[in-house]
Amino acid sequence: MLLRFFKMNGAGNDFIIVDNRDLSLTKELDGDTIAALCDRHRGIGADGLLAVEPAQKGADFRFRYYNADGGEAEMCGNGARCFGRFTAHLGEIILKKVTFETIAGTLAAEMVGEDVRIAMSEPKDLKLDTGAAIPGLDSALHFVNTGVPHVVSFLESPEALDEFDVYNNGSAIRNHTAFAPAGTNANFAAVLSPGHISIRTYERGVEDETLACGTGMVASALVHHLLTGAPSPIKVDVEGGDTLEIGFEKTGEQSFKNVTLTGPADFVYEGEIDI
Ligand SMILES: N[C@@H](CCC[C@H](N)C(=O)O)C(=O)O
Repeated sequence: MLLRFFKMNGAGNDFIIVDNRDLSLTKELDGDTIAALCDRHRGIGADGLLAVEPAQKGADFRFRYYNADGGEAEMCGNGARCFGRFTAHLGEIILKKVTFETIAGTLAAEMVGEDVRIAMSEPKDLKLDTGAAIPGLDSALHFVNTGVPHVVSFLESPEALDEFDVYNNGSAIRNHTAFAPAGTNANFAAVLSPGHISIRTYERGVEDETLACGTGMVASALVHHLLTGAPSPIKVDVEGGDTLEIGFEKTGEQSFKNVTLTGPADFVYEGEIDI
C-alpha cells in the first residue's frame, strides 16, 4: 500500500508523521515497518514516527510515538510540538491550541507565534545523584522522568561538553543496570550562565545522539534549577543549534507543576512511500 506521510522536525529531532484518525494504518504500522521507514539509508529516515489517532478520553487526539527502532515510547517533547503543529492544521480553521492523550498523560500544545508550547506532565521519580556511575565519568548521574526516563549529568564546562564522547558514555548509561529494565535516555549538560545551559542527548530507541530531545531539555533544566536555584524560565541550547525555553512552578522541595517546553516545530515535506 501507499503510505502518505509528512516529514517534520522539532529543533532538529526529526519525525515521520502519519494521519491514522480512521485507524486504517494500525495493522500496517508494526515495529518492523516503522524501523524500516525510519532507516536513514533504506527508508525515509527519522528519529521516530508519530501517528495521529482518535482520542479515547475526551482530548482532541491520541498521540502515538515510536522510536526509530520501532518500539513505542510514552512521550516525546519535540514530537509533541510537531504533533501539535500538525493537528492544528488538520481542520478548515487553523487551531491555536490542541489537546492530546499520551501514555504519560493528556497534554496541550499552544501555538505561540512561530513556536509551539507544550504543557508537560508533572515530572516524577526525581532523584539528585542516583549513586550510579560509569567508568571514566566523575560527574553525578541525576534522574527524572519527564514523560520518559532521563539521566542528567553536568560536566565542568561547555568546552568539556563539546569534546565529550556522548555515544559511548550515553550508551553505557542507557544500558546501566541501575536504570533497567526500561533503560533511560542520557543527557550531558554544561552551564553557559545562570539559567542558560547547553545539552547533548543520547536517546533510547535511536541508540545514538540526536540533534535535540525535548523531554531531555526539560529534565536538564529542572536539575539545573535544583542544583543552582536558577529561576524559571531556563534556556537550553541543543546540538542542532536552537535555543528552547523551559518554564515551571515549584510546588515542593523536588516537585513541580505547570512545566512547559517552548520551541520550533517545522514542516519539511510530504510524500508517499510503498510499504
Ligand atoms: N526525542 C524525544 C524523546 C523520545 C523518546 C525517547 N527516545 C525514549 O524512548 O524515552 C523528545 O524530544 O523528548
